[in-house]
Amino acid sequence: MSKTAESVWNNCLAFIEDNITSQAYKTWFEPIKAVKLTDNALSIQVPSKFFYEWLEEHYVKILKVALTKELGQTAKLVYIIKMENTYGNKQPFTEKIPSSNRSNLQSQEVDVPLKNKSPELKNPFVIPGIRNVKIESQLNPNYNFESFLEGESNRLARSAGLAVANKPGGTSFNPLLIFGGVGLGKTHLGHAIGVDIKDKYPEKTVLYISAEKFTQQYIESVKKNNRNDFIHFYQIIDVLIVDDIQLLSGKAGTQDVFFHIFNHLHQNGKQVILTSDKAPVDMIDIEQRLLSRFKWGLSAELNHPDYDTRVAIIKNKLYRDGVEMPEDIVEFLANNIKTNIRELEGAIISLIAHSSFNKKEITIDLARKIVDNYVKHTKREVSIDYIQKVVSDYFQMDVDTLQSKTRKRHIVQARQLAMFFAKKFTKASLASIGSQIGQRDHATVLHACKTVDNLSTTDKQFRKYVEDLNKKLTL
Ligand SMILES: Nc1ncnc2c1ncn2[C@@H]1O[C@H](COP(=O)(O)OP(=O)(O)OP(=O)(O)O)[C@@H](O)[C@H]1O
Repeated sequence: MSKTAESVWNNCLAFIEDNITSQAYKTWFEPIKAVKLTDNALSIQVPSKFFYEWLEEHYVKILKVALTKELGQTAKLVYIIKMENTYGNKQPFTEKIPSSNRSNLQSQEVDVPLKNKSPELKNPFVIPGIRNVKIESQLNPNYNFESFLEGESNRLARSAGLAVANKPGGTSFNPLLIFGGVGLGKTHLGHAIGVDIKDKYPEKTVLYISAEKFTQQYIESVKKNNRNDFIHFYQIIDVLIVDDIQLLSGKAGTQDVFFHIFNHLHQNGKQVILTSDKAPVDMIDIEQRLLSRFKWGLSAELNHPDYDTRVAIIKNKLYRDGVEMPEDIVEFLANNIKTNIRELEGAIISLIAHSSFNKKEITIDLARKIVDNYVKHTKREVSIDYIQKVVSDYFQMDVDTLQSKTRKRHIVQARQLAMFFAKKFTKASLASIGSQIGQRDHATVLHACKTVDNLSTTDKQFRKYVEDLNKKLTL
């Protein structure tokens, strides 16, 4: 029987499968398609350029052995890269690349020029029509390490940030993922790392961007049909800092494009720094392949600052603003605003403003009034027990029923709502929410959150439940 591309490739695959781990086989070989066989040259189609680079880097030897077994010493391997095309009607196009000489497999010329590749790199930060290849780092110099006070709550993240700034791309903290609750300094620390790198390595291209802006730029590039330019632009950055990466949740296109950029940068020893308001394990609607990359480096948490750090932050702020404040007021503020540094700073600013506009001394009474305002407006931490109680009362059942194993629809829905609100209003992980609401696992909670999201958009009655409960829990 004569050989076909498929039969040759299937034999190669059988050999490769026996010689590498099943995970690697699944990831790197299952997506490949054999396309044609001519003159002892087997063409295989791979999903992306990154994929091709990875195969060449890691599996070229085994590919060579497998192919030589099938086609003899003169075997050639040609990669056909399916370029994901921009949105719209154009046909996907391909780029053919011969396997490298490193493999001693014989190579052939690249025969398809990249039609869509423009000769000039497009900078998505630049307004169309204005040519500017200089990349502004978008860093805020006031957010530096000096102004980021160290405490127990941020020691790991701050030290990792310093290590990364000393050797960008050269530590195992790549990516460095900084995560923590609202107003705890994620953005500040992200900038500080970038600012420090710029001081130490002025030649490096550093770019800070919020995930929101990144998404807008990506959408814009799709509209303008220059998605590849967008990708190429980000691939030349040495240090990429992306703030609030959890905002990519549910945005499949942006996640895909970020995946390619991330892989390219990581592969080339470039540094990636990400911030998020949750740990990777608690991110919802982010593709598994991205989540697993987020976990490659170090995930460092910013916790609530302890009392001493809060006092130090207040004093530092007062010192920088040239304001004096009695010690008992500093202590009062530190004792009463504990979970959000932005609010702590806001209270200080209000206090100073009130006292200077009204020409009043800063007194403990004034401080109390202002803190009352702040604390009232602060989202109250609710416990999972409290959420279960509110949800059960609302549906007129007891907490044991809500937690029971029954599949009765109204009970399942109540349980799912409790899980959804526990995710929304507490910092507990999915696993811990599951174990507190009827001994369920992490996947069940994830499913519950998605179901509630879906039902609230499709079912009017259900949306009312969500709104009512939301009100009760935020009173
Ligand atoms: N360790 C610290 N030392 C001094 N100031 C700090 C520290 N941590 C945070 N801040 C200040 O607290 C404010 C809030 O910080 P930042 O904006 O970085 O928080 P965030 O975690 O990114 O918040 P969000 O979740 O809203 O994005 C900033 O003004 C920042 O300078």
